[in-house]
Amino acid sequence: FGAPESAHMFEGQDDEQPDAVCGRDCITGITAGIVGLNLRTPVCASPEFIRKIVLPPPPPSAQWSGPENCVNGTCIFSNVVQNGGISLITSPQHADIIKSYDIDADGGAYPPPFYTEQIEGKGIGLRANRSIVKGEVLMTRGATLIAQTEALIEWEVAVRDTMYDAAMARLPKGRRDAFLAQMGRDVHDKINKNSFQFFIHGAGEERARHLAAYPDIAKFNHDCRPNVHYRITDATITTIAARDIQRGEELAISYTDIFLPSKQRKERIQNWGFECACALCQGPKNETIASDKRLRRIEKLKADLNNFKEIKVTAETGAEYATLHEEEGLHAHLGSAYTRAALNFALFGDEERSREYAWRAAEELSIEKGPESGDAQAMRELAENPRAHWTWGKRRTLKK
Ligand SMILES: C[S@@+](CC[C@H](N)C(=O)[O-])C[C@H]1O[C@@H](n2cnc3c(N)ncnc32)[C@H](O)[C@@H]1O
Repeated sequence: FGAPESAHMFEGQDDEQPDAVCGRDCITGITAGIVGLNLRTPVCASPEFIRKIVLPPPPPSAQWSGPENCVNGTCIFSNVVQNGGISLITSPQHADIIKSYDIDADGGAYPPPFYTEQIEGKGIGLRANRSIVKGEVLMTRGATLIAQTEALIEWEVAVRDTMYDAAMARLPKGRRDAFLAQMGRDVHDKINKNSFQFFIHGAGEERARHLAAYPDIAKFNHDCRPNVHYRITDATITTIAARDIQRGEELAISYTDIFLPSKQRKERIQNWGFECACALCQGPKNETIASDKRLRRIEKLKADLNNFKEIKVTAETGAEYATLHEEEGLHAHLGSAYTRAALNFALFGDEERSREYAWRAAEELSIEKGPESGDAQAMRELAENPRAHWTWGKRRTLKK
């Protein structure tokens, strides 16, 4: 047994001669070797069975089920292999786009530079177990559940809950358990309290808004001055250290717009259903007042820097704008601050300072949006040759 021809035959070449001893329907030594079996005598099996064990399984992207359970054009789609299991509640058009995504399986720093623990006043959270360097990727995760927001809003509760049940039933047990372990009374409440909003472009903007569940990422608590930045690309979420982090610090992201003044931030957080217990919100009143003052100045300078009808700024205004971001601890937003500073120096024809801030912007944007992002690339181009940039000297000319 074990002639090479027999192995060849099992790879689907039906025109070959049957094996002399037990015909086509057997596994012999060589084929057994391919699939890791140690056989002395042939084992008879159907060609179907043999194909299944000899040929590699179809890729995860081919293993989608659905549309099922459709209600007004929104259906359930699921894949138990992709990313360890994912369910979608969306339209067939949006599902097709999600299916084309290269959803990343679990990744990030290993071993994880953090542990889970109860954090006073916040429930569970993540804490650094070693010092973490700015720019380190902490976790990448693919979504467990993606749901079209408009559908969830429009449906009656009973319909919505039936769809949730169907979506949950199609997840492998481990993925379902991780989803259900999130904070919240029921599936709807868990989605509300833990999901991330993102937009699926390419199937009309009207119903592009979706919510995605990433149970591991939902363990990050909120902080108004977060040390962790996140971005969602093609349904994969990436969390990155926004600054150097010391061992023992809590790792936190922001759930809301961190440029809002403290009162409005607190109101938004209350709409999420909790009182913010972050250091800034719980800190001394004078720090909140100083922070609000910086935020107002940032807003004013932003409007001035964006004003191209009249010149209300000097070459240094962009640098002041960036410094305020640093002082305010807006680490996850330094990319856009340095970008504005670099462009403003270019507008005033200051080559050296434009280069300096463009490099800083490129570095920050590589962290915030990814090294290959268009924004990071644009800043690298500006840094290489400010004089060739379309902004070069434009404000200087206007001033004259
Ligand atoms: C996405 S979960 C984060 C993980 C959560 N702490 C847990 O125990 O599962 C969001 C919930 O965590 C709590 N939380 C997050 N950030 C907080 C903060 N800054 N202050 C107080 N509670 C917070 C709130 O109860 C909020 O609804």
